[in-house]
Amino acid sequence: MDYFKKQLELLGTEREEDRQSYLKLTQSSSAAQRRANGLCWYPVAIRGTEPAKGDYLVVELERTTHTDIAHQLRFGASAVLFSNHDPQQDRIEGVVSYQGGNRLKLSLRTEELPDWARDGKLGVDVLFDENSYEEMQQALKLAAKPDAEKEYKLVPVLTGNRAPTFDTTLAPIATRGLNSSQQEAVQKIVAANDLAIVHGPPGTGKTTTLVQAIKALWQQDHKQILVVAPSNTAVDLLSEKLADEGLNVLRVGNPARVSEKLMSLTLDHKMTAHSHMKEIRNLKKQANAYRDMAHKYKRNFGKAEREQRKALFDEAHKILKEVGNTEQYIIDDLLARAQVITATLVGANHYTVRHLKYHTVVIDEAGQALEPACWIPALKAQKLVLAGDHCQLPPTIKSQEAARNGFSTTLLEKCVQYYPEAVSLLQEQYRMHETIMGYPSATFYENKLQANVAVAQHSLAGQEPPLAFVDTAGCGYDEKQEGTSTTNPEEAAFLLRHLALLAGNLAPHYTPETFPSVAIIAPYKEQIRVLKEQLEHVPALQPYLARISVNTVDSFQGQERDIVYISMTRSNTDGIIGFLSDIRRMNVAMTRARKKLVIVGDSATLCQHPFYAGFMQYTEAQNAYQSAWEYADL
Ligand SMILES: Nc1ncnc2c1ncn2[C@@H]1O[C@H](COP(=O)(O)OP(=O)(O)OP(=O)(O)O)[C@@H](O)[C@H]1O
Repeated sequence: MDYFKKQLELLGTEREEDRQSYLKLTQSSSAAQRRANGLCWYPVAIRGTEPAKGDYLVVELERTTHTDIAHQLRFGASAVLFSNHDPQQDRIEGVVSYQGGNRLKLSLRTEELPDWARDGKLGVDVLFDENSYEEMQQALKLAAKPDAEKEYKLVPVLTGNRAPTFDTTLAPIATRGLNSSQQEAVQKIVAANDLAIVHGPPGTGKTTTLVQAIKALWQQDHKQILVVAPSNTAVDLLSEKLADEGLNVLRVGNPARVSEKLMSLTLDHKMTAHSHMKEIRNLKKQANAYRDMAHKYKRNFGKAEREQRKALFDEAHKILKEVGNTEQYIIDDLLARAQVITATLVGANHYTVRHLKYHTVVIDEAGQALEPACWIPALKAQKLVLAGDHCQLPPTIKSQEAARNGFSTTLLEKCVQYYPEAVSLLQEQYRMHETIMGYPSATFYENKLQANVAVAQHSLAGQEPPLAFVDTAGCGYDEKQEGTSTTNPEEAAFLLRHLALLAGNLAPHYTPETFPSVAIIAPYKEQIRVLKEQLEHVPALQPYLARISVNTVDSFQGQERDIVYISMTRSNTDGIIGFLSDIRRMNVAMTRARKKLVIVGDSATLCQHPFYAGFMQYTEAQNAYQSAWEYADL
């Protein structure tokens, strides 16, 4: 089908761009630079080795210095072990099979560690993630087959060619603690024959709703459900909440967050606890003993010794094969017992579960998922539930060409457009004061959002108003171009003075520990750097540093804070607002605030765009418009 041909083309373009930017970042850089970019652990120490089935060796490594650097050595990533003596020659590729804290296990296709691993400093580099692209490509190819519709029931539905149907005779489902739009969503999910969509604006309890819906689905037919999301963090959250509801959850893959509750849901952990595990441990010990014996015969010994060596290795192999079979038995047993399997989109094809099919698949955070990645789980399902908010940030696309040609339009967005009748909009939100909610609701959600009574009027101590736009027009706070990014140091300084004033007003009501949480958000990375730097030098804010986080809009998606400041940064005479014109980014930024939202920006620049002009009108109507001039003596 042409539809999938186009998707394959776009995916190819994106893959190439992604690979190029990876190469640019790694090729001529030192281990220390790659380490700083999160692409390398260096140095690492070997903590143990263990043979695994299929001629693999699992090496456990620990990074001993620079342990606080964020990194991308995640479960499933392709990685390479190298020696600093000759990183081009002395290297061996593998896959990260476990990562937690400062330890990781690397599964290498070798029987024994090469000699170079014993001298010189060792490091591990993340390799470009070809595997995820391969899986996505594979899924698209399957869906593109001429008779795909016979095997994959959802293909015509998800490509807009066959409207979804619903069981209209379904009796009302009893749920506890849900509001009416959440209840309707659960009803629609259970009644759907092929597709249901949950549109969850900020703070509307999308996760709460999904968990209840998954419970209801299980109760309906006792069929195993696959629950997936694009990020490990989202999968972790759902896994925990589903387990809290008493469901038997199996988390495939490696959680991003280390928590005991979460670990107990993983396949690894459940395997360790399985009754057949003792047998495996004994067998592995035996295999190791045979290998150790074999190693005593060096390769350059005579014929008889070589034969002896081979016989011992063969014996070890035989045992490991048995280990493999027993492990498979345990895995099958655990899989069969799970009511819900959770994984990332690509993780749905993890070797332990890739053969499974499900009646229902649920994709959460579908607004953040690349379409080809959604096809991986979608091809395993008779019925799909998509949940997310296409009015918040779409997935990040590396290739501008692919983005221009539609790669950033998600499957969620398309399905909402094809089938509005399949969509349940969650309407009641539990986060924002109603004045903060008002403009996003009018612009993105047809004014349908309501604030739950508990939050509608909640505010900071001292009668602080919930909303302010502070206009810097005419102040001469001009933006500066920093490479591909933008800064506005004077706007940053003003924002921090404004926050310091607020902190002073709040101080009598709170201790530094109970002080409201604060986010300072800017759309540009360089402006974040400037804000962080300046923040260190504002004495009035020092007691509250632990309560203040400064970051880009994208990194705050899904989070909330009591107070949010947004530094709009752009201020120029041409009215150029760059990627601020992607108003979904602003939707995310504005809707992080619970009790107070302060936006600092230059109206003369911003108002060239109707979204910001409208926002200015809204703030005026709410009596929330201020000029920075009013703070001249700050
Ligand atoms: N029916 C409800 N009654 C009371 N509180 C609720 C209800 N539904 C959700 N909440 C509360 O609203 C908050 C947000 O819920 P949840 O985490 O499920 O939302 P979400 O939509 O997934 O969040 P996000 O906006 O980050 O995607 C939580 O504190 C939750 O307890």
